Amino acid sequence: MLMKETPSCSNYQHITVSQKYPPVKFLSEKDRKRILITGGAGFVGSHLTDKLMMDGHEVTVVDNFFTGRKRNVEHWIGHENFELINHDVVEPLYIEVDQIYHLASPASPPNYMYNPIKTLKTNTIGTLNMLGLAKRVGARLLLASTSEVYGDPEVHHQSEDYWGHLNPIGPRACYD
Ligand SMILES: O=c1ccn([C@@H]2O[C@H](COP(=O)(O)OP(=O)(O)O[C@H]3OC[C@@H](O)[C@H](O)[C@H]3O)[C@@H](O)[C@H]2O)c(=O)[nH]1
Repeated sequence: MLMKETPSCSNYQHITVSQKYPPVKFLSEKDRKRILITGGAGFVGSHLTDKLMMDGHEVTVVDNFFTGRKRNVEHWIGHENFELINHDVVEPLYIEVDQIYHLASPASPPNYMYNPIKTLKTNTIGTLNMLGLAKRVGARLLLASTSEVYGDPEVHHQSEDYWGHLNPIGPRACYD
């Protein structure tokens, strides 16, 4: 149950809004983590948000809505364990968290080629900002990379020790 206050002329009117959320497990304070998901309004991020919320964690989604949509996470808006922040990871972020899933990046070629310099900034400065945050608060960070880091690979599947076959001045270079 959510109480909302809406201004009506000179005084405030109390409206009670019934809000149903997907079922959420209860976790004790010891087990409950504060988790930041950058790009959390995107495809991968919003499904990860659902999983971690339903597991009982506190989830903060940070997204600049370049390709992600608020509707992907709207079913959590107002839940006490959930926060949605409209923020570009290229700017520093000062919050307290235990874990960071860094997924904020334009993921498909038309999107990452739309503004290659901005893509470069997101994937460098944005990642640097998240690493800085992780270091400052002692959080663990997971960076969702891309198969593009292998360029046009000569071997399939690529193992962890394969260095790739990259064109640093090619059209995909801003994302590699
Ligand atoms: O500068 C940016 C660019 C993008 N984003 C957000 O990042 C999210 C990316 O999600 P998309 O649905 O476009 O893409 P995906 O979920 O498929 O990408 C996922 O897999 C591939 C990885 O390279 C991506 O980092 C990961 O998010 C979007 O919500 C988008 O708005 C930012 O928050 N900041």
